[in-house]
Amino acid sequence: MTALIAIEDLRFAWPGQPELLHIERLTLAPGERVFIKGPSGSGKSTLLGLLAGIHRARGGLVVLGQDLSRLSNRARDRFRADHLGYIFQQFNLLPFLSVLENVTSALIFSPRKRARLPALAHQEAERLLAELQLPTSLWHQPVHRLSIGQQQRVAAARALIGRPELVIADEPTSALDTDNRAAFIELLFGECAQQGSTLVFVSHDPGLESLFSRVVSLPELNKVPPC
Ligand SMILES: Nc1ncnc2c1ncn2[C@@H]1O[C@H](COP(=O)(O)OP(=O)(O)OP(=O)(O)O)[C@@H](O)[C@H]1O
Repeated sequence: MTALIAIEDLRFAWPGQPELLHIERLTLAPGERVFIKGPSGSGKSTLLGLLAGIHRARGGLVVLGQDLSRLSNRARDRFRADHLGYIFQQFNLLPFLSVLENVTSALIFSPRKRARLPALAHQEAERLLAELQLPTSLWHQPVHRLSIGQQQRVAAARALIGRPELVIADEPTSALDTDNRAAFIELLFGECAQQGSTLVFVSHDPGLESLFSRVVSLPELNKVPPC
């Protein structure tokens, strides 16, 4: 089976800084769920940004058969819109658009995601929001009026709509209470399994690790050894 993500000798450093990431080899198959952990500052969010083509690696990273380092910025934007769903740590929602508009905004730049919808866009958005237990009274509200935990669920619905092959989640449960966390994880796993999506999930929550088929641990680089 073709790998969904193939990493070989991936190295990355921010300008003027020492090397942050060096991953010798990592291969993820379609449908795999991987949990990425590591101390604060070890480069977890940076790695997610590389996988999504937000940051550019010099080589060593192939996603869905595409060497992202060879794509122009525009082509990487297109690739991300068509094949990825991303739950950002800070959500990146559009504050004055409604909840439903935020969820369907993921479809605007991707005819491919629109073609993969099993129903009308607003119906699919409503289904996802209902699964995530977001009250219907909020669906037409501007998103800035929602609590942080509610906004996190809107961000998840936006990432899942259109059945992307790769779903990336950066600490997506940090603002959720126990009940909503369980509903969220259930929906995320259920949707990813149904559509065969690979899930790359960063979290500091050790209670979630056992739910994943793979765990990748990033070392704390440049750590000063104890005297
Ligand atoms: N855009 C950027 N430009 C320069 N340096 C950056 C940039 N983004 C992150 N860094 C640096 O890269 C390092 C790793 O940051 P990153 O956010 O990837 O870590 P992390 O493991 O996700 O941390 P946390 O668990 O605290 O979210 C940090 O030292 C950070 O300052």
